Amino acid sequence: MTPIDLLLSRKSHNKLTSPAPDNDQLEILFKAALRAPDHALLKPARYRVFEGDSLARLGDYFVTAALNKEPELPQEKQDKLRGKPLRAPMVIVASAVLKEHSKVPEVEQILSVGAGVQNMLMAAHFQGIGAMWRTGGMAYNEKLMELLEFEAGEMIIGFIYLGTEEGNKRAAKPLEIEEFVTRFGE
Ligand SMILES: Cc1cc2nc3c(=O)[nH]c(=O)nc-3n(C[C@H](O)[C@H](O)[C@H](O)COP(=O)(O)O)c2cc1C
Repeated sequence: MTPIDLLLSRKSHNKLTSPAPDNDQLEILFKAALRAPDHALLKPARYRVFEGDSLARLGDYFVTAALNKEPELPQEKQDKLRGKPLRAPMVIVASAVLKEHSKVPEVEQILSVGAGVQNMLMAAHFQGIGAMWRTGGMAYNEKLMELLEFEAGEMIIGFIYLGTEEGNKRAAKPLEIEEFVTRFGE
């Protein structure tokens, strides 16, 4: 496959199993993420890696964070939430530390980390690693950020689920560009 074929065939994998990316593969994911454009080189990206036993800890954090917001959360919903990080053998919490800067508004810092996450997804795809970018309510829960020991001004950009694709070998959907593109000139 050419690099362009790879680029155009990326897709999300919602069913992921072991093995998780190994250390060499993971290093490539992070190097790719840190290749993202970064106005004024503010280095806003942070990545926290959960695998093995720590996935259950992340699930416990989810429940603690949800209960902090909604103390009467039914047990069934707590159990569902606790199991979410166990949907893959590795979850990376991608976040952005936002700084005040005269030329770089927060949105640009968020976009930079988003571009880094996309680079990470592509680097995963190139290495045959399944991945999915997720958010949901937990991405905006301040108690979770406290449990993850976030710095002031830090926000979650996504939970990146990584592992080995299980089932669902569907191809990426065909792309129609016309309705998204306006060309000026001849
Ligand atoms: C910032 C962001 C957050 C997302 N959060 C979720 C999510 O919580 N749950 C979900 O099913 N898909 C989520 N998605 C969408 C999937 O990652 C995926 O892109 C979508 O299902 C389309 O599939 P594809 O990537 O194979 O085209 C999110 C995407 C982005 C960019």
